[in-house]
Amino acid sequence: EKLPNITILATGGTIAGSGATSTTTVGYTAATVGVQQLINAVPELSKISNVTGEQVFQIASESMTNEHWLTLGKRVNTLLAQPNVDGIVITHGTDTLEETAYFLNLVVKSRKPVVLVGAMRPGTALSADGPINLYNAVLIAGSPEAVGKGVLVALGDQIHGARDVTKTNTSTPDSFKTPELGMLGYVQGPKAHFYHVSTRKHTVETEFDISNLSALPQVDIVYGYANMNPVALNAFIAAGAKGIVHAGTGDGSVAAKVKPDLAAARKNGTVIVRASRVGNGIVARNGEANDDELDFVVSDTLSAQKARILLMLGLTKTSNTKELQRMFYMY
Ligand SMILES: NC(=O)CC[C@H](N)C(=O)O
Repeated sequence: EKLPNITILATGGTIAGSGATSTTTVGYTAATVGVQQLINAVPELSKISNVTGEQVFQIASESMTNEHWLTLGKRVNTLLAQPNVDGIVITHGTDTLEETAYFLNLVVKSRKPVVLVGAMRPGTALSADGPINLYNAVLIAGSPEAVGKGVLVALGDQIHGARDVTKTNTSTPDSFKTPELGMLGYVQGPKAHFYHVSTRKHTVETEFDISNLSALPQVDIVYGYANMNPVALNAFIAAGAKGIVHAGTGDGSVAAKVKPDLAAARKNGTVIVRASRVGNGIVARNGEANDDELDFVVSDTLSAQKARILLMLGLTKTSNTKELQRMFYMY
């Protein structure tokens, strides 16, 4: 039987991290180990695939930028266009893994599997989770069942969809979850078992094309809280933000002290997306604000950090708020 050809693109993170002792699970250094060493640590990979490693970046994922995303997205598209590449695994720090996954979910132009994988413990720790997570990710990337399901995330023997997965715990190994909307499946056997698919459009079904982009429009996030003031919002706008995601309290509510400045920002051309800091549930149009009158867009169920990504990509196509709202209900 012919084994699938999987390319592992390494970007850093804890999965490539090392600590001083086997009990060092905090205070270790992320992004120290190279891709070939990650592959060598899991000789079982050669039984399920022909793996090739490529070091794309070597960073902690909190330092991921729009430019990193464009570089990574273009590399993924180039590789997947080659007939001798069957799937891609991306090793990544966990702090922004869900953001990179959602970005790729919107810009990858292939039905071939793309699987992001990280670890909550560095490779030097007792019960390091990186090697089994990497094995699972390669297994998923080589599975016919994973084709056409959008960008996937593999941690803790689970398969998650890029749109809805999130890091839910600062440090425990079971941190990655898809609360409420549900993960897609498990790895067991060893085999990828799928039970759910996302109904939202992704990859080849999207209208986004990064092949000629060298930058993305500036979009920033302002966080809602009691006693909130508009200082951060106005600073982002003064710094040139083309879009603002308001991570509102509760159901996406906006403080009375902030609403006039948000409305003024929209009048001056900045696109405003109302999201919620809660992380679950729908932000309803014309619910906590009269979005029709204020010409705001709502995030639907997207977290603020993922709404930022969709708004950036949306703004590469249009600044029409009706069109942007359509995208938030589509992707
Ligand atoms: N568990 C992790 O991967 C976190 C390490 C680091 N902060 C990162 O996101 O790259």
